Amino acid sequence: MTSLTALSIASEIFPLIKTGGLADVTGALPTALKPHGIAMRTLIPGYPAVLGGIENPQPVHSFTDLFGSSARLLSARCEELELLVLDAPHLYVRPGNPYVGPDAKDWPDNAFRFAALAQVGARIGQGLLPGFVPDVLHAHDWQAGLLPAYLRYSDRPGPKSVFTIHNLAYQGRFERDLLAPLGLPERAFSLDGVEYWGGIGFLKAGLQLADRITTVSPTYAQEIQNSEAGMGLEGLLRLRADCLSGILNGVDTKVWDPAADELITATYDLETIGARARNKQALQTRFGLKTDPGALLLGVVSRLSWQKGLDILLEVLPGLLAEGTQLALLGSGDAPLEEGFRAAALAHPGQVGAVIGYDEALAHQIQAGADVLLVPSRFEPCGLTQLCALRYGAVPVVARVGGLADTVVDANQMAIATGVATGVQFSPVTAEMLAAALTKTRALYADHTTWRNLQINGMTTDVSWKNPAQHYAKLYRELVDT
Ligand SMILES: Nc1ncnc2c1ncn2[C@@H]1O[C@H](COP(=O)(O)OP(=O)(O)O[C@H]2O[C@H](CO)[C@@H](O)[C@H](O)[C@H]2O)[C@@H](O)[C@H]1O
Repeated sequence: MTSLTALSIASEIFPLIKTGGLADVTGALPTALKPHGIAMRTLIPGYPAVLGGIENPQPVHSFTDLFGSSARLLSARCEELELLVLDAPHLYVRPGNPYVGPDAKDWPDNAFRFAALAQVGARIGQGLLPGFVPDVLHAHDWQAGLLPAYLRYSDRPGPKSVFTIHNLAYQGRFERDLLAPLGLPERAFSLDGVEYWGGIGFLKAGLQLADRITTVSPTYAQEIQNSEAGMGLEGLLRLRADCLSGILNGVDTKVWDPAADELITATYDLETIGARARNKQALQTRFGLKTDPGALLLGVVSRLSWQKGLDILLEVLPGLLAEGTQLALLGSGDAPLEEGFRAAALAHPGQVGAVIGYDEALAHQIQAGADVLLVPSRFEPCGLTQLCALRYGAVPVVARVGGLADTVVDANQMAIATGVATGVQFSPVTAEMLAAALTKTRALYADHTTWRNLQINGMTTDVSWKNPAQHYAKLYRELVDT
């Protein structure tokens, strides 16, 4: 096995900076690739949380003018991760989250903030750092989408690139006038370049110009070639179907391990699964729910956005409550959804609990204590919470879309009979079908043996990075060999 070096380019990485699943993936992939002889470093923006969390930063390059001011590249570590941090205070040192300011509006200079990331990634590929010339560049989501464009419209040779779609809904489209300020030549503004609906499309550029495109499940890779899920990019994705593949995500099984999780009340494994009852009780107490061991307790851990379909959960809530079901929801995002769940919790104390915010520990406690983990997404490239749920014995009830369809085995009669069922799927994503799926779930829950089998099947499913890492390693090797 020959060893390879790779540079991953992303706007988030766990545990330093995370707004969603992207960070989990970029944080886990480098370690998962090591056994395959791939040494991966990650280029990330020097947000305050990153600069404050890295170990042993060493300057390895200086830029006199990176889109408006000087900047440095720092080599650093964070636990097992090898990082290159783009220390550009004029672009990244500000309050708020990576993409929006405290007023919840996009930072007005986002085009430059993320073009800088992509451009520096491309330049590292072209030999900016003599001691580290990666064999492959792996760019993630729209924030790194211009990377293949910077490679393509440059005179210098560079390595092959992979572009991964974690979410097609965020496309990074900016005005045409920015072409020259972004350092792109006029010829880049074409249908087979960065042009997108009359502007510059960062995601589109990645999809158009990368050597290979991946997304995070085989089903999503198919879905996005059709108008329903393609979000305007289906034509391009169909044209590039030969270069497009779906590789399922995994979860970090050290971070998500019910047998050794320090964030939960009682640890457990397959033999001691009964101990989940203590976690359920603790969760009910934490959310102000009636501590009834027999009540079906639904858990949700999610960004609150249209994608996640949780407005539909609000619609079916009255029916669920009439049946005695409980809900513990952790999430943050769109104001109307936050308000809806807050109001539901106020109106139904003891039966509905909502924590609006971001809380890593509570996410673990929900996985360990809820009977069901509900994911009613309208679209879902892969989804990570249902993978954690499988590992923790919380039975996933999911929409049959994208990676949810690929990772949960629906408890239909055949799957139950053959002992492979792990959860419940429903389709289409409507209030009626969600209500029907939860009625079916209640019936399964009432049958102790069947329910325990669902939990055990889930807990023995391999949700680790082992398989996905093999696929990425193979992909990188193919690229290097071509
Ligand atoms: N309030 C909260 N408190 C604590 N933790 C919270 C939280 N809200 C969410 N999380 C955590 O954030 C992560 C969310 O990841 P997901 O993959 O489920 O969705 P997301 O849409 O962000 O990711 C996108 O990218 C990933 C990665 O490829 C794809 O799996 C997915 O389909 C795609 O939409 C999980 O680790 C979850 O536990």
